Amino acid sequence: METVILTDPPKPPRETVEGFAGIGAATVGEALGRTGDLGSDLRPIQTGARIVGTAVTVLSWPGDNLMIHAAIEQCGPGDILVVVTRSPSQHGMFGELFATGLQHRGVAGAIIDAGVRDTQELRDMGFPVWARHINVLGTVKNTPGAVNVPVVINGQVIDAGDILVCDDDGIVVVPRGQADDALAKSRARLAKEEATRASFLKGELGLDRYGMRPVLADLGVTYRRHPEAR
Ligand SMILES: O=C([O-])CC(=O)C(=O)O
Ligand SMILES: [Mg+2]
Repeated sequence: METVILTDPPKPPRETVEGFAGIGAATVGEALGRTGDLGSDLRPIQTGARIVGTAVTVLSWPGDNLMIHAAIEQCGPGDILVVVTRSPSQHGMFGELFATGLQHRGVAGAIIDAGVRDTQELRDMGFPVWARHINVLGTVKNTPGAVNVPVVINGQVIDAGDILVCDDDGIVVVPRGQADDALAKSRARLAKEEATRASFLKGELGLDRYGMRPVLADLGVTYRRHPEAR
């Protein structure tokens, strides 16, 4: 691993990033063909937070948050900090002091593939965090790592400047090179969901709307009146 801090990574235009605001992570994930999600085991420590931003990535030694300190300086308005450790870590790598520094720089939130602590304070200060673990155990600050290099969470690559769509359901990564296409597809998916909602509100059934009755029949699923039906 190269121990490097990459500065000024490319980012999609701000309007493109902000275009994802108000579109749910699940909708974006569907629009991307059910790709890009970081899986179910990074959980929000709060409820009701919805943020969109560009990734500043950190690759840290487990139990050592030196590189998070280095990464703060690389963060600015609209960014989201993403911390990954070189091997699994349950340490409380991140807490309210880091969040205070990030919030001061206009950072939207943080994704920590390790442990976080000070969760009550993080919620009170309105700094949204998604994390794999919550843990009081502290860290040291003396092992090098990297900032703004590609990192991987649950098989999904996140590069610096990629767009992150985060809400109560989880996180979806939009690779920065696909941002415009992904936004168009996400808007189309949103419109489709709106049309489906309107149809369901009229009493229509998914079975008919999605043409699934013939599929059930093809699969040999039959109907029979319940033997105790009245
Ligand atoms: O300082 C640390 O090591 C992590 C933490 O608790 C904080 O950011 O408040
Ligand atoms: Mg703390």
